[in-house]
Parts: sequence; C-alpha cells; structure tokens
Amino acid sequence: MRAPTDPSRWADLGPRAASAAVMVIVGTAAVVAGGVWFQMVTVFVTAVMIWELWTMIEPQGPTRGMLLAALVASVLSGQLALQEKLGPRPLPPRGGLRRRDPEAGTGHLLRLRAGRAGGGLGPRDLPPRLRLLLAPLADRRRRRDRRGRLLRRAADRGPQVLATREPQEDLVRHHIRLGGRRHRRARLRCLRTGRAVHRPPLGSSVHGLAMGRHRRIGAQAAHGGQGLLGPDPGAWRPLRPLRRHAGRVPLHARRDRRPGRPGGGPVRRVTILGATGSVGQSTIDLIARRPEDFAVEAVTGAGNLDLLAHDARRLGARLAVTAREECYAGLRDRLAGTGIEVAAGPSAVAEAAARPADWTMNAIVGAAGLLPGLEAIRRGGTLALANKETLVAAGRLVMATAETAGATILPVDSEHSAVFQALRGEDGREVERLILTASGGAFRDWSLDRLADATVEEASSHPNWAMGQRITIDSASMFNKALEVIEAHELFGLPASAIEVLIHPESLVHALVGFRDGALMAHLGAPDMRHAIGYALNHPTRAPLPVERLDLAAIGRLTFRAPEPDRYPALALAWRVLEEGGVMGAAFNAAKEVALDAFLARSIRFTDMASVVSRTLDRLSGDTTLPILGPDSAMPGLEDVLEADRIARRRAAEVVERMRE
Ligand SMILES: NC(=O)C1=CN([C@@H]2O[C@H](COP(=O)(O)OP(=O)(O)OC[C@H]3O[C@@H](n4cnc5c(N)ncnc54)[C@H](OP(=O)(O)O)[C@@H]3O)[C@@H](O)[C@H]2O)C=CC1
Ligand SMILES: CC(=O)[C@@H](O)[C@H](O)COP(=O)(O)O
Ligand SMILES: [Mn+2]
Repeated sequence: MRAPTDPSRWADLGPRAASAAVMVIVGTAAVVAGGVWFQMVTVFVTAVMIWELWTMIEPQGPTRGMLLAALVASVLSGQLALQEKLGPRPLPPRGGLRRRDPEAGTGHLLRLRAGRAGGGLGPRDLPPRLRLLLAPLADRRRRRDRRGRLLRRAADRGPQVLATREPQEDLVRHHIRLGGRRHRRARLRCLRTGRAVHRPPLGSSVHGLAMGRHRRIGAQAAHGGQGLLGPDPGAWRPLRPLRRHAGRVPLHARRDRRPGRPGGGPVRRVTILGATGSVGQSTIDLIARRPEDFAVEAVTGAGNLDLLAHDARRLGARLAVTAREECYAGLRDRLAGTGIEVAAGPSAVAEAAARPADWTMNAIVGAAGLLPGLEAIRRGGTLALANKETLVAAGRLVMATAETAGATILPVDSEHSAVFQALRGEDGREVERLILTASGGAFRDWSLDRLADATVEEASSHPNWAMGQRITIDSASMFNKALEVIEAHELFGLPASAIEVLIHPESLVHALVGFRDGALMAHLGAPDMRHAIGYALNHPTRAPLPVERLDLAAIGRLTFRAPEPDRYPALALAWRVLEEGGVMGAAFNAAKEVALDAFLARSIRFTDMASVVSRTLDRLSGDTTLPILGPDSAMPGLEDVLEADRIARRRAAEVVERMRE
C-alpha cells in the first residue's frame, strides 16, 4: 500500500492520461455512431474510468468511499439520462421530417437522424460547436454509407415516415437496384402505407386527389402531409437498372469523377427534348448556369439545326437528335469532329428519351411529344413535363405508366406548376377547386366582330409571355386554357366541375387552389417560364433562380374577370371532352392541331378554329369506329390513343375542306 504522499503512485500518470485521451476519442466516435454503439462505449469507458481511479486512490478511508459513491451515483444518473435520450424516439409528426432543417444545409444529417426509428443519438443532437468539430467524422461516415443509407432508412423507418419522407418510387427504385428481399420489403411497405395508388374514376370527388394518382407528379403531392420534402440528392441517382451501352461507365461512377465540384452533390444527367424551342431554351439557360451540377445526355430538336448543334456543343451533350429524317446530314455536318452522336427521325427522338437520364425535360410541341415522353416515363426517371398534349391525349395511360415504372412527373406548365406548389404540404382531400388563370391572349380587348379577321401575325403576339408560336395562338383562341383544364384534371385527379378558369390580364397569379374552408392559396411570380422549369429542376428543393422579383407595391393591383363564352368558344370544349372521356382528349388535341395548321396556312380564319374542332367532336361523338368513349370506359391503350388521333385528324381535315368550299 502506498502512502498518499508516495510520488510513485503518480509515476504512470502519462500512460493513464494517454489512455484517457484514447477513451475520449473512442467516446467521441461512439457519439457520432450513435445508437447502441454509443451506449456500449459509454458503459465501457465509465467502467474503465472507475477502475483507473480505484487504483489511484487510497483503498481505505473516507476519500475512497465518498468518491466511489459519487461515481456510482453519477454513472447511474448519467445512464438514466441517456436512457431517456436514447429510448424509443417517437416518430415525428407527418411532414415533420420533410421540413428542411435550416441547420442541415444539404439535409443529409437530418436523414442520418431520421434513419433511426428506434431512437439513437445522432450528430444533430449534439451542441452546434461539438457538431462543427465532429463534422469531418460525420462526413466520412456519410460518404461511406451513401448508397446504403436510403435502404436502411426504408427498412428501419415506420410506415408514416416512409409515406412522408420521399416518394415511394425512389425507395422502390433503390431497392430494385440492389435487388432481393429489401426490394420486396419496400414494396410491401409501400402497399401497407397506402402508397399503391389507383386512379380515381373520372368524375370522382375531390377525394381523388388524395388517392395518390397525383403522387406520380412528384414527391410533394397533395396527400396528407406530403409536402415539403427535405432535399434528397438520392432521388437524382440513376433510378432503375440502367440500359447500359457497351463500355459505358455507370452514371454514379461518372458523376463522382467530375473534378472540382463546389457543391459536392451528385451531377445529374439530363436530357432536353425540344431543346431548340422556347421552353427548351429556358431550360438550357438554367442548366448552363450550373455546369458543375449537370451532365447533358441528349438534346433534341427538329428544324433548327444551327441552334441544336450549337447547344449540343456548348453543353457537351453525348447525343443530338433532329426529329426530321431529312435533316440528318445537316446535323451530322454541323457536329463533325465533336464526338457527339447524331441521329434523326421520330424514333431517334424516342430513343434519346429512353437513354438513361436522371431528369428529362419534355418541351416538344404538340402530339409529337407523346411517344418520347412515354419512353422517358417507362425508363422510370423524373420527367419535367411542359408538353401538355401528352396528358390531354393520353392522361390516364401516361399516369398509369408512370405508376408502373415508378417515374416521377413534375408539371412545368406554369399554371400546373403553380397548383403543384400551392398544394405543397396540403391534404388533397381538403381541396375544393382549382382556378387556372388565363391572360386572355392577344385579342382579349378586341371587339368581337374584329376577331374573324385576326391575322396569324396578330395572333402570334402574346401580351405577357414569350413562347412558341403555336401555344401563343392557342392562348389567343383560349385553346391553350382548354388543354390546360384537361391537363389539370389528369394531373391532379380533380373532377371537371372543380376546375375553373379566370381571366387575369397581368399573368402574375398563375393559379389558385381553393380549400374546403374557403381559403385560396395563390401562386405568384413574374411571367417567366424559368420559374416553373427551375422548380422542376431543383425539386424537391428550391434554388435561387434568375427571375424578376415582383414589386407588388409598384404593380399596385391585380385584376380578374370571368372569361366571355362568345370570345372564347374553345374553352367550353374542355368540359365536353372530359365528360365524353375515353380517347376524346386525343381526338380533341388532334383536331385542334389540324385547325391550327389550317389557320397558320391561312386556309381558315381565326374564329374558324373553334368551329373546326367543335364540328369534329360532333362527328366523333357518334363514331363507332372511334375506340373507347365514355367517362366510365376502360383506360385507353396507346394504340387506341394513336388511332383516335389518326381518325380525328382525318375528320378535322374534312371539316376544314368543307369550310373552304
Ligand atoms: N413556351 C412556353 O412558355 C410554354 C410552353 N408549354 C408547352 O411546352 C411545349 C413546347 O412549347 P414551346 O417551347 O413554346 O414550343 P416551341 O415551338 O418554341 O418549341 C418546340 C420544340 O419542339 C421541337 N419540335 C417541333 N416539332 C417536333 C416534332 N415533330 N418532333 C420533335 N420535336 C419537335 C422544336 O424543334 P425546332 O425548333 O428545331 O423545329 C422545338 O425544339 C408545348 O407543348 C407547349 O404547349 C407550356 C407552358 C409554357
Ligand atoms: C406560360 C404558360 O404556362 C402558358 O401556358 C401561358 O399560360 C399562356 O398564357 P395564357 O394564360 O394566355 O394561356
Ligand atoms: Mn400554361
């Protein structure tokens, strides 16, 4: 026994201090690891500390007794406190996890924490300073389990959290990628959480909105507490087993190789269909501003070869496609020596859409966008959908295909993006009505008797928006809004009677959502498509966008009025089409395209367009050769849609011919 004053009892102070330091490091690592590791190491370190102190103090006497008692008491109370901290943590309320944590920045720490459904001490439970010190450790851990984290989260988390955290398709896709039991478990979990969705029947109540079809239009959907998803870079990874081309490097491997990426997030591979058009160019504008974030797989266009080649070069696209077969040589020559693949023809456009990409913009104009859009959906990625004709012609088929493929559709049409944003965090069952705003188009202030003489040039000038010629003329005739009513019905699953149109000449309020308590949620923004495109590009986060900020004081007032039926006869056709159901949307769009072509060719007058479409619908309503009509009819297949499109074009052309006689 050494005397208290014996200096030899402190002789091994150095090694003891070193072992204490090791303990501190181990303890810190355990804190970062959290959960059961933390508890085990805490107990172990405490035991070693008691032992160390035991050997250092006088075995007899009051000092030792008091110290031991104090230690035991503090260890016990510490354990109790920890138990409280580590015990089963109640799951956050619906939507809680989806709120972006302002401290989390990229949100990954939030997910680390969320992954432990049974509780556990995570980095975010630490004081901020300590968290800062431990950041490198946490970073390493994050990198290590980047791929597996989503899977663990899916398996660990309770159903509510699954339902609220991220779109089911992401989970399922990640499970598909790794295959096996986890995939099946996730699918079962999706089913249990009610996330296996069915299309509400046409004309069903607004409850249809909560039934999940709208969920296909993105992660945020209008299901109870489905909005405000936290940022989730994982969703941008390759989503399905990729159709690899021989010798190609997997996307995730390629994107991590990009040198000097400031953000550190994954590079997203994007494809832009209709790249040379108005929406396509706005998309490229946004993508070109962040070259470190995007890699371009394919760009497609039709006749504008100079612009297509220019953008393919500057974006470093792998593939450039013109929809016109006869333009192949022209595009090939323009891209000679660049290494960019070149292809031509409608099927090449569809093949471009089928190539692996995390995000695809469909900005093709007209029914030509349907097949490439379907290809992109079948591939199972995210489709930013500007091409409204896709949904008008084949809404049910498109949504069902997205459901099956696990694809996400994000609306880009400004009104639908506005609705989508206004629904963020809302319960779709509480939605009463949607109000789409319309500028009124080029002739909103013309006297009615002048309309018949309106020229193509006059109709091609929009009061607020800079857009392609076809949609601009459709705005003037209000066919554009008719298409949008059908588009809204298909996207959000609301009955036709719950969709309204309001003239709003300023084009600053893009849409409003009315709830059952009478509240109206409006979305406002400058008339700039980069708003809606940017929202789809950055979804589920919001990133800064180079768009004008509204100065409401300077604007002063916003005006609204009901659309005049005499001025806009095309508008009412939307409700007729929805009532008739089946393939009538495809027929309506096709007839409208024929009428517009005839007006552009100066074969018919501006006011004739609505007559051509209305008469075509009259003829088709009684046409038994037209496949599948009626609101309760089965879902039309692709062949039915294409057949309806062909028949309607023939009939509309006949109506045009008769009108010219
Ligand atoms: N412009 C806008 O602000 C908005 C547009 N939309 C919708 O977005 C879509 C695009 O509109 P917008 O950008 O104005 O149209 P544009 O006419 O400006 O551009 C259309 C694009 O599609 C290409 N294209 C034309 N014909 C074909 C074809 N047969 N096959 C494949 N590609 C083809 C064009 O190629 P090329 O130019 O080389 O001939 C061009 O790249 C439309 O469905 C429109 O209704 C929705 C909301 C707003
Ligand atoms: C930008 C956009 O989404 C267009 O569809 C726009 O809405 C057209 O303007 P109108 O409101 O005149 O149809
Ligand atoms: Mn629109």
